[in-house]
Amino acid sequence: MNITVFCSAAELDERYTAPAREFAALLGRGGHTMVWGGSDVGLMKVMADGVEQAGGRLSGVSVEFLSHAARHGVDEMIVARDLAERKAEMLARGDAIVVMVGGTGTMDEATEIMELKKHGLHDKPVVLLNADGFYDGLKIQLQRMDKEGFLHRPLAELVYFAEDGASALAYLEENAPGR
Ligand SMILES: CC(C)=CCNc1ncnc2c1ncn2[C@@H]1O[C@H](COP(=O)(O)O)[C@@H](O)[C@H]1O
Repeated sequence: MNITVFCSAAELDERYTAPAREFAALLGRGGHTMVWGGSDVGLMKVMADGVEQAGGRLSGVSVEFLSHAARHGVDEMIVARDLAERKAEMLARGDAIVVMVGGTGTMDEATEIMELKKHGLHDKPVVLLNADGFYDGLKIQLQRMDKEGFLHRPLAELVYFAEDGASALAYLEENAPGR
């Protein structure tokens, strides 16, 4: 399966790198391809190292203004013109989407993926991998949107909150179409 992963470009501590290494190993051992932002920094690098070491494939989607930081020696690397084109490419190339811990870049990607799903413009499974409870606050906010009628589709159809990599992958394997 091609699994698109959005995650932080920052250098993070063990609370976040350990779950990332665990998830990356599961992806690699499962023979999956990780589609990711292509940079060799921060959690993106932790994920790429882990997937590669465990025998998975890497498909990067970099962007012109960050292409100097792109990882070398991967199975595939394309360079999008801008962030909008890159998000569209990353969505198109994945059978399923995983959002890991991240900052504003990851938040931008996560909300666009959910918004497109809300409008029926894709129907790929989306998982928020809630390492160390990082997304507990977002979950509360989204549950309020759901309960008060803001979402137009049940929250459970838009995103699945996984507490660890194993349950994230199990959900994707059950729900990704046409693998
Ligand atoms: C040192 C250097 C030039 C780093 C390169 N930095 C980046 N490289 C690739 N994608 C990025 C970078 N910064 C943000 N992004 C995009 O935004 C997300 C991460 O942003 P953030 O760290 O969560 O807010 C990633 O999923 C990625 O798609």
